Amino acid sequence: MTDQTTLEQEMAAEQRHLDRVYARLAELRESAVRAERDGYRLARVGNFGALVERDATVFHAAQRRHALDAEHEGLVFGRLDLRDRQVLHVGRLGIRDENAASMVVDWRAPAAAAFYRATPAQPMGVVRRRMIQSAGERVTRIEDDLLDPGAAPPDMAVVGDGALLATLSRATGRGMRDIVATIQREQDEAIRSPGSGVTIVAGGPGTGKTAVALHRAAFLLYSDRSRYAGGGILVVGPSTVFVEYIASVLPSLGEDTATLRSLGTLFPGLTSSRTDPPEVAAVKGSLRMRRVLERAVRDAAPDGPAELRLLYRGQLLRLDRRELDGIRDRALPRGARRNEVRRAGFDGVFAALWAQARRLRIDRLPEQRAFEDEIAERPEFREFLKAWWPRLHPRHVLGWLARPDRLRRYAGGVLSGREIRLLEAAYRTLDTEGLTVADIALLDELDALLGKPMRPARARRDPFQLAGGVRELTTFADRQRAAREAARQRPEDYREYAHVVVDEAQDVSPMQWRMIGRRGRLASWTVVGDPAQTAWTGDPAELTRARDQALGRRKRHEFTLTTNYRNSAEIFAVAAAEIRRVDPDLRLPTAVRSTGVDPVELVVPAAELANTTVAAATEVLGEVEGTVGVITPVARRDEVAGWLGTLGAPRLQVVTSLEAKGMEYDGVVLVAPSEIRADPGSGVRTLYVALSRATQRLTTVDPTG
Ligand SMILES: Nc1ncnc2c1ncn2[C@@H]1O[C@H](COP(=O)(O)OP(=O)(O)OP(=O)(O)O)[C@@H](O)[C@H]1O
Repeated sequence: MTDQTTLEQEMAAEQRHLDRVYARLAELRESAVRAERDGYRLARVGNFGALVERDATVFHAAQRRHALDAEHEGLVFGRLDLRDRQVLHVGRLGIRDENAASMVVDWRAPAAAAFYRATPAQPMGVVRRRMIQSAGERVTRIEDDLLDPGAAPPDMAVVGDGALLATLSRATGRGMRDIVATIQREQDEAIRSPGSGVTIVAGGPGTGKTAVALHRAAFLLYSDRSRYAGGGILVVGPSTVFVEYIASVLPSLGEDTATLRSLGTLFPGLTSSRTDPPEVAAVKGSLRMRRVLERAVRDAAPDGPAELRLLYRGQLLRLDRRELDGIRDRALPRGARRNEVRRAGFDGVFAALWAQARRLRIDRLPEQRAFEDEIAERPEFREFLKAWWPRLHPRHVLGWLARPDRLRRYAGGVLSGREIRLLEAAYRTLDTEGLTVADIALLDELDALLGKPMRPARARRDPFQLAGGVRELTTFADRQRAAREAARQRPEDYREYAHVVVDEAQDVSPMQWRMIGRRGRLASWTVVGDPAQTAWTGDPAELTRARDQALGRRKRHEFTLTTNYRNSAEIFAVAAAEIRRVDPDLRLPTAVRSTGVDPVELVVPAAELANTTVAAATEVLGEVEGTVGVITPVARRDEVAGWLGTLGAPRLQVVTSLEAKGMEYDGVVLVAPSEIRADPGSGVRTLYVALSRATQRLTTVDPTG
C-alpha cells in the first residue's frame, strides 16, 4: 500500500510537469497560428525568396497546429527514471521547451521503446517506469513499476496498484480505443518490427492483434513518413462493421493518411457487406474459380448476335456463329485481356469478310483497305461489332454465372457437381439480393482478366507541384502535408501502396488474397490473425499458396501474443471450452482480468426465444455502461433485430456471428449458439469467436428442440 502523502506528492509533481507541458503547448499553438498567418502574408509578395520562406512557415505551422490539436487529450502518459538520473516523459507527441530541451518524447521514438519493453529481468537502463493517467489537463492516477531496485536512490517513491487492469475494466465506447499508454512488451516488439518484409502477428482472441496492427501503422508513418504516407498504407479488415469500429484509432494517434477498407469495398464502384454461408464462400473463394472465370471471359456475350449478315454489292456476306466464335478465339490467345484486344477481334471479322468477298468473286471488288472502309461506314455493321464484342464490365460477366447452362459449362471438370449446385443456388438470387463479399474478389479477378478498355492516358498529378507551377523546396512538414493530400486524391483503384495491413487474416480466402495482393505488389506487409478463429472451410493448402503468392518472397518476421486483454477470465473459460472441442491441444492466451461474474446460460422453449432475448438484452444493458452486442446466427439477424427494435440504441448493436469477427462489446447476448455450432464446417470456430467478444458480461440464449 502506498502512503497517501507520498502518492499526493508524486501526483503533484507530475501535475507540475503536465502544467508546464500544456503551457508550452499553448505557446507553440499560438506561434503556429501566428506563423501561418504571417506566412500567408509573405506568400502574397510572390517572389522566389518569399516562397521559400513561406515553406518554412506556413507548411510547418499548419502541420504543427494540426498535430497539436489532435494530440491534446492524454498527451503525456509515461515517465522513465533512468540509471543516469535522467528523466524522460513519454507522450503522444514530441515537445521541447524554449531551450530545445525535451519535455515529452514521442511514443514512437527509439528513446521511448524502453517504456514498453523494459522488464525487471532486462531493465534497459530504466530504474522506475511510471504510467500517468489524466483527464483533460489533470493527472488522475499514477502507477509505478520498480524495474531496477538496486539502482534506485533511497528517496525514490513507488506508487500505484494496477493501472493496466483499471484501463481494461473501463467501459467500451462504440469505437476501439488506442492503447498507446499501455502497450505491452510483446506487443511493442511486433509494433516496432522492421518496416520491410512481412510482419506476421498471431495470437488468440483479445490479445491485441488489431491494436498492434494499427499502432504499427502509426509507427511506420512516424519512422519513414515520406515512404509510407507518400505511397500510402492500406488497412484491410473483414467487414464494414469492423472497419467502422477501428476507424478512429489512427486519427486518435494523430494519423489520418491510411486507407481503411473492408473486403467488400476493395473493388472500385461496387461494394457488399452480405456474407455467403461458409460452404458457398469456400467455393467462391477457391483458386479454382480463376479457371471458371477464365472460361467465362472467353465466352460469347449472352445477348450478342448469332451471326453477321451483310449485303455487299448485291451479294450476301455471312459469318455464322461457328466462324465468329473461331475469330474470337484466335483474337484472344491465352493471357490476352478481352477488353484490350477488341481491335484484334474486329480485324478478324474484316479479314473473314474480305476472304469471303474474294471467294464470291464480287464484281468491281475494290482494294482490301477501301473494302474495309466502306463496310466500316455502315451503321448496322458498327452496331454488330459493338454487340458482338462489347466492352465488358466485370459485373456483366459475373451475371453470366447466374445462368445455369453457362455456369455448368464454365465450371464443368473444375468444380464438383455439389459445388456447382451450391453456386447455382447462390447465384439464383444475384439480381434480387445483390453481391456478396466473396463476389467482390471475383469481380476483381474478372477485372484483371478482362483488362481495361483502351483509354487515353491521363496526366498524373504531382502532389508536390504547387499552384503557379513552381516546384518548391520541400521540407518534412511540406511532404507530410502533400502526403495527406495525396491520400485524399488517390484513385479508387490505387494499387501502389507502400504498406498493407491485413487484419483477421485467417478469414481471407485465396481469391481475396489475390485481390489484396494486386494492391500490394510494391508493399511491405503486416498480417495479423488467429487460425483458430477461421470460418474458412475450403482447402487449407490453397489458402497457404495464395497467401504466399500475395506476400511474395519478402523476409518474414513472426510474433505471437499470449495475453488476452479483452475477456474476463470467466468469459474466456467458456470460449476456451468451445474451441477445445475441435482442438484440444491448442495453446490459448491467458485472460488477465477476473470479474467474479460467470456467464449466464439460458435454454428456453423456442416460442420464448424472442422474449428471453429481449429480457436478457435489457438486463445486460443495465449491467454495463458501454456497448452491448447481440450476436445471432446469420439467418436470424433480421428476425432478432426486429425483436429488439430500438432497444438500447445507440449502445446496442445486432450483428451476425460472421460480422462479429474482430468486434468487442462490454456485454454480449448470444442468440441460438447451438445453431451456430451446428454448421459442420466452421460452426465451432465461429462460435468460439462469438463467445470471445465480451469484456464483462455474456449471456447465451438457446432454444430447445
Ligand atoms: N496493451 C494493452 N493495453 C490496454 N488494452 C489493450 C492492450 N492490448 C489490447 N488491449 C485491448 O484488448 C482488446 C482486444 O484487442 P484487439 O481487438 O486488438 O485483439 P485481437 O487480438 O485483435 O482480438 P480478436 O482476435 O479476438 O479479434 C481491445 O479492447 C484492446 O484495446
